[in-house]
Amino acid sequence: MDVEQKLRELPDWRREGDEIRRTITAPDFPTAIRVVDEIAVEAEALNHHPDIDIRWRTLHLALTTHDRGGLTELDFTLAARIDAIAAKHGA
Ligand SMILES: C[C@H](O)[C@H](O)[C@H]1CNC2=NC(N)=NC(=O)C2=N1
Repeated sequence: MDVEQKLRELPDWRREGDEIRRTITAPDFPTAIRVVDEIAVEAEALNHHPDIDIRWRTLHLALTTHDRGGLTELDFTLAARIDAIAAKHGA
């Protein structure tokens, strides 16, 4: 997998070591929690779970595949789904 190419397709994500990270700022706290709730549905569907740090209406997300010791397609699949959820909520 070409990580650099994947990152070009997901400009809101940046690589930090073995992870990709993005920050989402929602319009308000309840919306931020709804975004987390919808991410949880996708995470369960993929059996792939982000680290999520909730700070009022700002979410810090990190993805990696611990099982494989680094980034895999699953990280980028979930990242794209997270982007769609964020966009839907104006975040
Ligand atoms: C046993 C279970 O399949 C694993 O723990 C899964 C669950 N969700 C996961 N999520 C993420 N982000 N990385 C993993 O390696 C991972 N592993």
